[in-house]
Amino acid sequence: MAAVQQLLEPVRTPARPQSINGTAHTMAVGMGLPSPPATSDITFGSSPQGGDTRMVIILYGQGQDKIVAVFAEVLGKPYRLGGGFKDVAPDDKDLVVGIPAGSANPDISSRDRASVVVINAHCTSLGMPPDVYLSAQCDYEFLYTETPFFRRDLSRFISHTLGQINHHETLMAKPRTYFISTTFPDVRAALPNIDILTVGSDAVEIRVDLLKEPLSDGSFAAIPSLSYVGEQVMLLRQRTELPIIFTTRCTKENGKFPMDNPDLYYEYLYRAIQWGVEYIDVELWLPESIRRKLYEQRGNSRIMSAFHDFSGRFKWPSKQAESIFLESRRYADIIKMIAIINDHNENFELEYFRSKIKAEYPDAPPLSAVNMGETGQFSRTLNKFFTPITHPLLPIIAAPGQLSAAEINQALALLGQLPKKDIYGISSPATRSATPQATFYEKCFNELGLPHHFAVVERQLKGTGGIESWCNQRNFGGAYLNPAISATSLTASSGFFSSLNHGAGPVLSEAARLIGMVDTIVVRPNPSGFASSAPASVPSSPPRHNGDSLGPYTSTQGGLPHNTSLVLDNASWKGILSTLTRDLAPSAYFGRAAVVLASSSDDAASALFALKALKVGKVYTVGFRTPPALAKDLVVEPFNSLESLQRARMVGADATGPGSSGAGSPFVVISALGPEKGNLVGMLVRVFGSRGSAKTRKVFLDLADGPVPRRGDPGLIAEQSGFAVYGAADVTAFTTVETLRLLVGQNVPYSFVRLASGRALF
Ligand SMILES: O=C1C[C@@](O)(C(=O)O)C[C@@H](O)[C@@H]1O
Repeated sequence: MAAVQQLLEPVRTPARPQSINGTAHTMAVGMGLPSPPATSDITFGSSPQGGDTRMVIILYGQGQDKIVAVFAEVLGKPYRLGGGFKDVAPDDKDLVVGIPAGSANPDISSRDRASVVVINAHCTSLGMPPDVYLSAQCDYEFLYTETPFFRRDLSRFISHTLGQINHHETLMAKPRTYFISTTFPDVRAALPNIDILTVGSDAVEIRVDLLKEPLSDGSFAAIPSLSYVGEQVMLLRQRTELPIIFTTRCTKENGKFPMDNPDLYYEYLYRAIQWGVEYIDVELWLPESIRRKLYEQRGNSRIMSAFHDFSGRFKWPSKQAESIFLESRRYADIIKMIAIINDHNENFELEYFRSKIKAEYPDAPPLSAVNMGETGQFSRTLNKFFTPITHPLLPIIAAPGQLSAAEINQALALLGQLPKKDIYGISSPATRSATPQATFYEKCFNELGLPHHFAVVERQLKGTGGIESWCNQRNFGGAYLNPAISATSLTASSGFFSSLNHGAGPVLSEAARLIGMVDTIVVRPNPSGFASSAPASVPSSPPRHNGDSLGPYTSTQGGLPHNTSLVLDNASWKGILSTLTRDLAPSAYFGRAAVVLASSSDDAASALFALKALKVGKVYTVGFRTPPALAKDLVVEPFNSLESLQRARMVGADATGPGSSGAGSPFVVISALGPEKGNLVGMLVRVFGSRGSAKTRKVFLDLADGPVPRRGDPGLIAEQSGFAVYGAADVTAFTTVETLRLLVGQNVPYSFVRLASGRALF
């Protein structure tokens, strides 16, 4: 009881956990770059969806029944093993049902497709390709290796195929997107460098036609077999979190795939949909029947219609160009048109085509159009949607004239389209760790070819003093705040912030508004040009710079330009969401109970928001009062006695629900309490740990853990009590990914953040 009582006592606010405050993010939007997603895009819109609710049937190979349990755990459902399709009853609706692949053949084709979704799970480590008939008949096919087993890959595969996450929506909201065209004959060669290769990319293209499958006689297959291609896709997906683009480029369009049998394209491209590949490149020359079929059968994958002209006679201002566009859009989610040109002016003709198409067909799918060759390189800097890029570490470029992300950014900077900005990490004396963060951001900017300058600066411990003096600068490009600061105090105590938007104050993203805490300040172009009405002066004495020097600013440098505005945002919740869904599909959280421990609502708010996005059931709280805005649509119950704790523990204890550990008792515990409250956190995870024969691991996220686990750490206790444990470093890295997206509009993979920031993560 003492421990619970302790909960109820007013607690002194400890330093905010590094992780939740977004320890190390920052950057700013290049003013000439299109703005990052508008505030209205930063909503639950691209957050987890309910998705496909059909019963999930897993076909498994001999001795591989374990995979059924893993699928069930990732989805957060109970499972059972059945003998065949005939055994499956309507009562199994909410289960994952495993059927041995060997018994599936007779009935798989006559299954009720409206009520069941069939996934052929095939382990490639056993050396045999999947059964050809089952591969063709199933809805999806999951290829995996037994050791190492990449749980992340399964979670991503299932979240995508069942429609619980939507990569495309997220990418559509970005102002600029790039995809890297990998050209390796064997993706294994790319894997050691995949983190660095994909910095700045939003998707990775696998050029299937360039893969070279070695044969036993030392030669290579004319066309890589489906089983070889499947394994290559699996290997790539195990190592990158980026969406994959599956391309079988034909011989006429600079590829190696033969054109004599269009059905072969269907076979490969449809299989890629079954493998859960996010983007399928479908060439426009293919018969309409094939394009239509692929479009209709695409599930949650997206079709990129592709047209290339190498003749040198293609003209953008022509009826032909328009009719190609119109034909492409019939069966496409993205339209790609690429041509060889002869004259630099044709780049401008392409831009005219782009704007004409946009004006005349506003509802058409987005257009990715560039010109090839050196003459066409300029167009690669102007295309904003799905620009194909290369990287110096690739063996060859995929098309003449391709540029890297760094080259494109450097070109934009030279052309005045990406002016140099000053980006700040605003820390407080309590969270000072300037040098490593500065190094990390410099590394990122360098890798991305961005001209910006980053500096860690220190604000006063109390109040918002000093922040406005960094923001109200001509070259201000954005900032992260660590610790985060309350949105109300930021605006209330600052004449600058409250004067923005003609006195309406700065724009708040939905997340920042509901969470109430700001950890990112984003600069956006403001077309109306009157965003900032603040005087172009520095309101207080020049702030102290921490280690890194930008030089003192004075009012002569001018204030925030009038054609820009500031958006106050929160990136931490996304970091928490990504951490929670790294090894589990969102559905694993739907409707399940959670516990959040924190010593103030400020510390808990990002976690609560993430849990809300994950549609959890009840949230038990410890140590803080949930703000009304956040409590809306959440069922919140504060723990205020041992009895309430005991009740929560017993809810659904007799259920045969997920993991048989009581579906109602808390499934996820998130703590933002510092080490001084470690005993309490440890006690709670012990209380809520999986009991008896529980098959499912619950989730524990410690937002305040240290880099090295100590004796009695809640994380260690949680591990012993059957939890999968995540910590501050995971959240910080995912939050950094989000902050970079918000501030510079560029994607830096999680794995790169982990790698480039060192083990201790800043
Ligand atoms: O379609 C494209 C674009 C591309 O051809 C280019 O020009 O960069 C490169 C190809 O790999 C990709 O599939």
